[in-house]
Amino acid sequence: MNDFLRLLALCKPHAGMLLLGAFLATLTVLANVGLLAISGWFLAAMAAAGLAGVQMNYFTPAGVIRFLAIVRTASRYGERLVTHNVTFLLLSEIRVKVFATLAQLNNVDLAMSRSADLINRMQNDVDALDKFYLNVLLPIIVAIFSIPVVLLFMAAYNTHVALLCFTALMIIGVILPAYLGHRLKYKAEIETQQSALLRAELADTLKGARELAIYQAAEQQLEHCNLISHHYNQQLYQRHKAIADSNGLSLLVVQLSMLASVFIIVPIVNTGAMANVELAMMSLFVLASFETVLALPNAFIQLPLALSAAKRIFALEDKLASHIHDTTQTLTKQPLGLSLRNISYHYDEAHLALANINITIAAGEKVALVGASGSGKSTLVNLLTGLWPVQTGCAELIAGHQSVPLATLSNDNRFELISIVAQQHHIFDGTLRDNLRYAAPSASDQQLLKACQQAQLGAWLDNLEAGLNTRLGTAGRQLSQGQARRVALAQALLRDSEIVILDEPTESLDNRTKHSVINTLMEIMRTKTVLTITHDPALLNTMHHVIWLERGKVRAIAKHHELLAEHPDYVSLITRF
Ligand SMILES: Nc1ncnc2c1ncn2[C@@H]1O[C@H](COP(=O)(O)OP(=O)(O)OP(=O)(O)O)[C@@H](O)[C@H]1O
Repeated sequence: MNDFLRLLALCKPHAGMLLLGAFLATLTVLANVGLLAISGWFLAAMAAAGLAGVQMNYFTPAGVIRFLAIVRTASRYGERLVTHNVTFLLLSEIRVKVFATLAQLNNVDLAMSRSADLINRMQNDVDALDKFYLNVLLPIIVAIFSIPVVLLFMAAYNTHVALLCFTALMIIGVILPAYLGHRLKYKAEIETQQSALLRAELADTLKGARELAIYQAAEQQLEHCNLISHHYNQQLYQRHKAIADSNGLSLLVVQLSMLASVFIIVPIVNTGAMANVELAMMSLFVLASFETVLALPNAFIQLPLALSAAKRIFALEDKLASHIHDTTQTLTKQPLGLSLRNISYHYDEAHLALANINITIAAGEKVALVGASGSGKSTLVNLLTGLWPVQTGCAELIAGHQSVPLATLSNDNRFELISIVAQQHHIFDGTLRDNLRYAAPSASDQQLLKACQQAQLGAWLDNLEAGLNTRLGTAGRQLSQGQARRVALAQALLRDSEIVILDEPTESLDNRTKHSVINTLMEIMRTKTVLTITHDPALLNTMHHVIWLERGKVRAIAKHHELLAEHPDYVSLITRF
């Protein structure tokens, strides 16, 4: 119900257009009912007049029929125009909102989600909401307004037929939808989840096609996908069966009602209390009156689907709302240090990834982070940069004598002050210039070229015919790992942030390039605060000190040569890499 109300609230800004659409839809239904009833009467009256050889005024009923036909066509056209326009407007607004939510979600949530699932929420779940207004709200509003009008007119002719019709309308418009809604409520949720899972698995399969081929595991993976597809198809089958059942049942009720109305009216006509031409009118009137409710069973089949899609979209918004904190401070560019106090972090309850970490990096210091695989280096960097919110303890920036918790800074402000060159840095499918401009949108070509030179991309760039216009391919596939790493470095240099975090910046570089990169980095970042994950002795030697992590704890903080001298296991750790 909550999701239903939240969906209604989304429609609120367009209430005027939505009501206009509902009015036009109601008018279409009423014009159609009137058209059928009057046509029935007119045909019967003409036939009776012809048989009796009497004259009758056929201009007026023919005029009314034409008028109703025009009203029906015009209102149907207007209704389609208005309802679809407002629906697509709503969907585009919701899609923008979902995208904005995703953009603001912190990286922990994104890291824990499958990208195909997020795309699914952005695309399919949003598309599924078109059903909410068109297939759910509209038929309900039409039924509420048109049923009383139809029944009142019918009761004016015969109350028994009106009562019969009321009962049948309630069966098709209330009892059947309520039953279907109840029966399909949980199934819709499963169907939406299965559809999202299938897409995510297929996307994963395509991404991992090379590995599947190498391990000859493609068949096994396809079987796995087929199984999910089979479960999804079962859900689809059940929904479509419910639709077919409800259509069949509705049709049966309509036909039986028409037949019953004939049984009621014929004796009345026989007594002479009703003209015989009214028999045709009443039976067609009864038949047409069901147009007011025929869309309702489908509405209640679609409602759970729309609600389960809405639930997944609202879940993202709720997640964001639970993270939103007051960004009370703004720091200007200035020499900044970093500090972690009493930081512990766990991904699952069972074990701590970081335990009681206390680290201070003064402004301008160059610090290395070393540790075996799984010791918690990436987790620590993510907390230090505010990419992931802290669970216990405090992560702060130090500006002079002032300590500013990262959580009190906006994302934009934080990333203005801190640049990150991650190990798996994403390269967008665009030109080198496009990629560099993500980091510095207003940088001139000269600035871009200078950053490339500083990141030791100069020689490579000189050989590129298209220069900055060279396309880098999807996820930078046209680059070697070392080149991709240096493009990331050039981006960080363009940012000119006070704090620079580097994750294995010299990995995948040949010795000569490595030394050039280290020398240039140290020169350019003379005044910056630098934290780098590295096990490269050449880089470690240039650091003020080294933080050595072991199983989520700080084992030691000292200079590289001191650690080498005092800890044989540090020596074996460094030589292992
Ligand atoms: N998303 C995650 N979910 C659950 N556990 C995780 C997740 N990411 C990391 N961990 C666990 O947290 C611990 C620290 O991982 P982390 O990635 O920080 O180590 P690391 O030192 O950076 O490792 P590496 O050098 O291999 O990248 C490990 O035990 C790891 O298994």
